[in-house]
Amino acid sequence: MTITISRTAAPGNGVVRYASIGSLQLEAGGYLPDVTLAYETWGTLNADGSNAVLIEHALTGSTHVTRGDSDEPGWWEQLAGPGAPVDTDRFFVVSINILGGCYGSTGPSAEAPDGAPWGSRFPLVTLRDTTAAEARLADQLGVHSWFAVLGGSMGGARALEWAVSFPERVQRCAVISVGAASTAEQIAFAQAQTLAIRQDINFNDGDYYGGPLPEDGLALARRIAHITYRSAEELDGRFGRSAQLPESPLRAAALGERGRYQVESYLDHQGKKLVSRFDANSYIALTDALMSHDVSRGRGSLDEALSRTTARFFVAAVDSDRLYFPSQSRELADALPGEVDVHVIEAPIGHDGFLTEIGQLGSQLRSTFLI
Ligand SMILES: CC(=O)SCCNC(=O)CCNC(=O)[C@H](O)C(C)(C)COP(=O)(O)OP(=O)(O)OC[C@H]1O[C@@H](n2cnc3c(N)ncnc32)[C@H](O)[C@@H]1OP(=O)(O)O
Ligand SMILES: N[C@@H](CCO)C(=O)O
Repeated sequence: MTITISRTAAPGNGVVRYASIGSLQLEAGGYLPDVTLAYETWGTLNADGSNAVLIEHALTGSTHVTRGDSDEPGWWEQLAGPGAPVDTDRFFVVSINILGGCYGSTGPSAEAPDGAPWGSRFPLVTLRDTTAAEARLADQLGVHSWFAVLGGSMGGARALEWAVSFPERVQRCAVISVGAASTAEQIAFAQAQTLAIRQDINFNDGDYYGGPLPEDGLALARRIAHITYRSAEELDGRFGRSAQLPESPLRAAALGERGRYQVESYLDHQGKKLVSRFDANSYIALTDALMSHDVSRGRGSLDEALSRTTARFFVAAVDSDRLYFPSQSRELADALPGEVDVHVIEAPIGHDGFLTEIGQLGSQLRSTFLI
């Protein structure tokens, strides 16, 4: 698929478009012969190309950051839009579905050259590969240097990789709710999730397209992940030991049936919701990509790796995050060149605070970063 993109016009704010970016030789040795990236834009690129902002989505996110001309709300609706901190009246905002994803970019569910889905044949993609692919799309869009690249969680890891891989192309970089590398604990949580999918009876080594889908495995993966996205205090305050009405776990147990606690019902719901919108192989591919996150791999020490960047950094963490600890954001900030503060998002919710606490995050970004 080839598309022609006008240098300055932004047809269809918030509408998905597709770009063919050619073949990719991947860091881990794999090869993708014909890569498509799905993306959305909002606003208009200046004649001198100086107002481009890239927003990188997290693990299961899509290109749809904010609604624009479409009716569908975006996942960072209050953060980006006309008059918002990432002001689409001022900036040309771009969001790209990550390579390996299932929102339009080449991924395991896409057609391989033989016309069948890639499935088990989809190669290992690292976050560095995804950044290299996005740089090709930036070229096509006429963006030679981003005014800012920002993202939370895996989106923050993608932003950081951009700033280090292409220092001359990133003027500002916001790394929210993620550290410089995936830690052993983060890899451990991730492995439990991918194994849940791989052990689904329908997984068939990843070649399940056209047959029953590994939905139970994907839903279990999401449950495991979602627990890490929320703090113990939030889950306890919200659900406690309450039973999901009309069942009572104790009464049901007395009857020889097992009812559900509210928190179980909640996690069941989160699992079902993800299954309705996400491909299991993409979940594995992107989780593997996130496991690969290590901005200093092959670049010496962390300080040496980060010394390549010339961007101005914004680092933020949610104080109750138990997946990406604020101390990991502190370590990143300390290793970055110059004095970099860690902006603390105060919220009891945990990791997902980067998605829910837009008021705090937006005002911090507006006053210290997007200026
Ligand atoms: C940035 C990115 O790229 S990721 C893309 C955006 N992220 C996602 O979509 C991830 C999935 N969503 C989420 O993680 C969250 O919904 C957030 C972070 C966006 C918002 O969090 P919150 O506002 O706290 O919503 P929460 O996670 O509690 O979910 C509420 C849902 O749980 C349901 N729920 C609440 N209690 C229960 C219960 N006892 N039993 C069953 N369901 C329940 C609600 O009905 C609601 O359902 P709905 O989403 O279908 O309307
Ligand atoms: N809820 C987010 C959190 C991951 O950081 C997602 O699903 O992508």
